[in-house]
Amino acid sequence: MHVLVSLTLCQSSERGCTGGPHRTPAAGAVHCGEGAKNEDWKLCLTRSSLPPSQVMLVGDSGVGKTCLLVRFKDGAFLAGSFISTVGIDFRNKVLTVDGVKVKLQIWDTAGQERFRSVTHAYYRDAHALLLLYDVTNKASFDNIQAWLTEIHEYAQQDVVLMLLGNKVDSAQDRVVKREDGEKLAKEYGVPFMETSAKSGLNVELAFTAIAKELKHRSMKLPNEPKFKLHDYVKKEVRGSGCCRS
Ligand SMILES: Nc1nc2c(ncn2[C@@H]2O[C@H](COP(=O)(O)OP(=O)(O)OP(=O)(O)O)[C@@H](O)[C@H]2O)c(=O)[nH]1
Repeated sequence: MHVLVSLTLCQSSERGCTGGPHRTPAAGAVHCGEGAKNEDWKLCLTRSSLPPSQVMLVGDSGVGKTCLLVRFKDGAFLAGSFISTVGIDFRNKVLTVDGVKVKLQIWDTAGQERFRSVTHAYYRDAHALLLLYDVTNKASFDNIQAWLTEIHEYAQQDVVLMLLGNKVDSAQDRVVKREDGEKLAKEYGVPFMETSAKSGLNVELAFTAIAKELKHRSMKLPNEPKFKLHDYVKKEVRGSGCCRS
């Protein structure tokens, strides 16, 4: 990902901005340069944005990738007959993370085997991957290892990866326990949460966590502590009081 350097951050439109990171700020101005206080940086970053980041949704057909994206983008649930994605589709959404606009270009891939070669072509350019299984479908969970093998083969080594167990609203049909998802995620060292595109549970959180990680990777405020995606997800999921079944 390209890094937007501080030089472009402090525009003349900014309140009291002196226009460059190394210039001496005028009285009462916001100083955006080296040694600037976090508060000043935050003001300068408010109207800044990062170049778009590509986030890819992957997992077996029917696990709910399209529904998760529609829930996140439009706040709605696509009920009714299931229409499989053909090839690849994408939507954009801008999130504001710590005052910085993070543009996500989200690719919804087809889970069907016959489109796998199309999906492979997109892995290389993905900054983040959300890997889904369906908690009511054991096969989709068992296939996660195969998906991870594919990800390791085709995606960038430092790609941000998160495992999601979707459809937790279907409590009676659940066949994959939360603990099993947690165990698998731990084994592979990836953050994990359960979601529901139907109820909206943790959908915003999943994308926000990814956006935060991407933002922190490309732009770090001076004196800002390192962002730890695992810890953030654990804390936020616990805080949401979800996922106990
Ligand atoms: N109960 C419940 N059903 C869901 C949820 N998410 C998706 N579904 C249903 O699962 C089916 C498949 O959803 P999609 O989002 O189309 O699945 P997909 O992973 O995009 O499938 P492909 O495009 O074939 O890869 C649809 O009938 C959805 O209504 C959920 O969170 N809860």
